[in-house]
Amino acid sequence: MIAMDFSISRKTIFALITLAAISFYITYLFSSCIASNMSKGMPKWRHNPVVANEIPLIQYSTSVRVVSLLESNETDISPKYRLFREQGLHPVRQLPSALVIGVKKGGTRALLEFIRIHPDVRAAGSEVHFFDKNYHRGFQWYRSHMPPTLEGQLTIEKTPSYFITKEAPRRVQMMNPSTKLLVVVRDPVTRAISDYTQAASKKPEMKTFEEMVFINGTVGSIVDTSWGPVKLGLYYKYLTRWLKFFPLSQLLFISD
Ligand SMILES: Nc1ncnc2c1ncn2[C@@H]1O[C@H](COP(=O)(O)OS(=O)(=O)O)[C@@H](OP(=O)(O)O)[C@H]1O
Repeated sequence: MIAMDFSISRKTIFALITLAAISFYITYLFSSCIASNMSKGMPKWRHNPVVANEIPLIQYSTSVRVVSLLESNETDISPKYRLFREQGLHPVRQLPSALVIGVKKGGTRALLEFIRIHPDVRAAGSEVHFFDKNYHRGFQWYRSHMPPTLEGQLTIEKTPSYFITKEAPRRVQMMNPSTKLLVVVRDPVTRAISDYTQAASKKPEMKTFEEMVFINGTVGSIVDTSWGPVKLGLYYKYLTRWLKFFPLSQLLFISD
């Protein structure tokens, strides 16, 4: 009895395997037929996917544009200046002809705000940091950050870190050797305190001014001239660099 049951079971298994093989073959034929019909309706590129580095360069190449450094004929199309255009006036963005190059915490913001009250002066709203951090973006980028001006108006920008940036004098000279440079100077001690106070307000765990300003933090010992806020007050050191590229007559010093 047991032997007979076993023989039936083997036959059933054989039949099931055969059935499964046949159904697998039919499914395969059916799906490959659908796939071939779908691919007939698809555009050719689907068969030849483009690998990123094989994209024909000609599609993306750009022509070289010569950027005018001193002025542009590009009209500002902003609706804000519609009234000007209606009057035949065309405000254009120009590279600055004067820069407030420093010094940090010297009162540079106040100076810029006073100067820009004059109707013939227009200033970039915020520090553009072109000659230190953004030089790689190019003069076209720099000019796009300037306010549109009318003929006769002067463009001015202030970024106090230009004064201590090693490459800045050469870069500014390359833009325009007649650039006027404004330097607000302040007593180096009060300037250093102002600089420190600003940094400490952002970092409450910072050491005290006295601990930072003296070598080894010993009050009354030698002043650490390598400490940023003190070092920046050594105006002559940075000024020497600027004077290699600009005559003194192009620099204006403002104090107090
Ligand atoms: N009119 C005027 N005269 C003199 N000093 C003035 C003036 N206006 C602002 N200040 C003081 O200048 C300090 C800020 O300087 P900056 O605008 O150059 O700062 S920054 O470098 O742009 O962060 C900052 O100094 P502290 O207050 O000592 O931090 C300002 O108070």
